[in-house]
Amino acid sequence: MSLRNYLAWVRDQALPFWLPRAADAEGLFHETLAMDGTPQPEAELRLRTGMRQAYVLAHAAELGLVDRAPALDLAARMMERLRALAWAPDGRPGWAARFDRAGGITDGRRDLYDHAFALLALGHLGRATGEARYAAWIEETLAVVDGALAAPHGGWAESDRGELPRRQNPHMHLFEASLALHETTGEARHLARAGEIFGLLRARFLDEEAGVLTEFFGPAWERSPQVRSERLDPGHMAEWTWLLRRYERAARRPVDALCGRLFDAAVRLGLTADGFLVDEVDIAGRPLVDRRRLWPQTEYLKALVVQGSAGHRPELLEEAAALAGRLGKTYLAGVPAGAWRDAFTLDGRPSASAIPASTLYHLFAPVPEILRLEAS
Ligand SMILES: O=P(O)(O)OC[C@H]1O[C@@H](O)[C@@H](O)[C@@H](O)[C@@H]1O
Repeated sequence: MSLRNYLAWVRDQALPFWLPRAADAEGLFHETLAMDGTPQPEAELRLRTGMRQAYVLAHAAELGLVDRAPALDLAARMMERLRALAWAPDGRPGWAARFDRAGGITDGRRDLYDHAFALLALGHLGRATGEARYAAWIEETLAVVDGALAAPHGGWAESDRGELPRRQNPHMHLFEASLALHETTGEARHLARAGEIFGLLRARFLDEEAGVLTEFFGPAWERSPQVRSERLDPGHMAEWTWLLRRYERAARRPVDALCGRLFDAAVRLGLTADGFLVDEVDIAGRPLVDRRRLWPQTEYLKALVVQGSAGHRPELLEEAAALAGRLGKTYLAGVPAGAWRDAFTLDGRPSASAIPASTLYHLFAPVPEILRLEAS
């Protein structure tokens, strides 16, 4: 599958498959579909999934990949429902993390990762619709991040309960959201926040000696066996590579060396013989789980595209097309057109029993990069 065909798959199959299945009649999103594509009854809904769905619809509408009016209408209804259900359900500002379909809050934590995805969705909805209320909701969300989630030693807390370990992952998504807010509003303060997180990446998240990205830390960002800092995610190293290239465009900061190291580490530690990234490995590249989900593969795809185009390395763009081909034959095969298998074991057996909605965001994310490559 060429990159153009991957883009066509997202536009002509995945988005049309998902649009009628994204939400119920009230605009409340579905968390998972059965393998035949019918929405499954779920015990809990995660705020992050609803926010990811609203983001994809808004951004796809902006890019002209879906019919603009119905997609934006659906995204706005989904956001409206999320706001009614999950914003300050207990009177305190902030988005609740999990709830059930009847509107009961099952997890009232204000979670950093979730707030990052709220910002991503609100930024794109605000730009796509031009409606001022989204700007107000962004301010309220940022106030929670900087208030209830403030933390010592740099960065933010995992949630308003301050759990351990502290993780780089929600900071990576706050970096993504900050870049999106800068792109959608043009305001310098969002780029400044991204700059702060860039500083954390270099000072805390990167293990300079081992040349890898650490995931789990103690309260003052120390690495330790207690929080199992040895667990590494190659998919996140690829994800940072993509994000750093976006930061480079916005901030005009040099990122070549950093991207090279992160990308090489992802491939060195995580790539299997059949050309996919393992979910979790140790420092020697030994798999810690018998699983490779779909999302690390789409992170790898984006990293190949941005590294191939930034470094003028056609072999990486060829590998990106080859990876898209492998995805087409495995993760995207044997399911209704536009759907996906979310996980495989390391010996290549499909292991997902349902289709998680949360992965649409990952499948969509390479598209803006492919469009940029085509336009260059
Ligand atoms: O498990 P879901 O919600 O589909 O998320 C899938 C993955 O998304 C990535 O961007 C990372 O943040 C991972 O840590 C996360 O596991």
